[in-house]
Amino acid sequence: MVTVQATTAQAIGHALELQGVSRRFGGLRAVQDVSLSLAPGERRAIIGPNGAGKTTLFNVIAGDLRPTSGTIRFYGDDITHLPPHDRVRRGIARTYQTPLVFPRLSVLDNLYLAVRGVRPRRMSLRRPRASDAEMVRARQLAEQVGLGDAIHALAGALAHGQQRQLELGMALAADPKLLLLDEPAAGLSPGERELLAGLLLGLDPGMTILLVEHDMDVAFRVVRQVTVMHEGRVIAEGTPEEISADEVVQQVYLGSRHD
Ligand SMILES: Nc1ncnc2c1ncn2[C@@H]1O[C@H](COP(=O)(O)OP(=O)(O)OP(=O)(O)O)[C@@H](O)[C@H]1O
Repeated sequence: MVTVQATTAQAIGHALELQGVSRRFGGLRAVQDVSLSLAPGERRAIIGPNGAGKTTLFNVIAGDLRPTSGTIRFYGDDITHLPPHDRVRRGIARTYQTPLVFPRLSVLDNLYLAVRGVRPRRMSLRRPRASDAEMVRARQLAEQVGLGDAIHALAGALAHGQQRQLELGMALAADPKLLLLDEPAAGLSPGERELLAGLLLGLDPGMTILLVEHDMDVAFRVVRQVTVMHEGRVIAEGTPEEISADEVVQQVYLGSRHD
């Protein structure tokens, strides 16, 4: 029995494992032969200059794009060809560069729907009561992402930073094992970035987080590992301190940004 457990633990040692993942758009190699692995609970950022292939790789991991070649494993299972909703069911949640919320619904209703969406039950025509377990969970999520005082506000009327908080809450409704964040700090004010970094640092330490981010301040505060991409390839991996001190990364990243 001990042997079986040990073997299983070894086999599923990585929360996420990419082997030789590539994605072409016609003749353009947007992602080239990328291999990386995340341990359970690891927090990692993918950074790189414009056009490096970060978003393409992110979409391949989320299942919104098919890789041209390569393998993606999630806790040991090959998910390379699974559609996005099957990945969600397995515990992968994602956010988008532009927050995806229902603008005409309240914060609470958005969260409630997210909770219902991930725990489908038989359909009911009655109005949900605030005591329903899903509604209680929705309120908890609102508190968790700092929107406890805004539950009745329309999502479309929220400030951009609050919409990001709401989208984070909606992603958390799935109790994901892997949270994929697509430029979570994009368009946020310094104060909103601070708030976001605090929220991300406060998440369950067992949750694996992979984020694509331009904002080094937020990314380097929240993650322990950084993967740097350039022209579709991984050119460096290391801690934020190692990456900050890497001259090649500085040249490639900063040089490209000033093109
Ligand atoms: N759907 C698509 N069709 C054709 N080319 C694409 C498509 N999506 C991305 N590309 C190209 O693939 C390359 C990588 O783009 P990608 O958006 O993944 O880079 P990125 O690192 O996320 O850049 P940014 O930081 O600017 O968002 C770019 O040359 C881009 O023009």
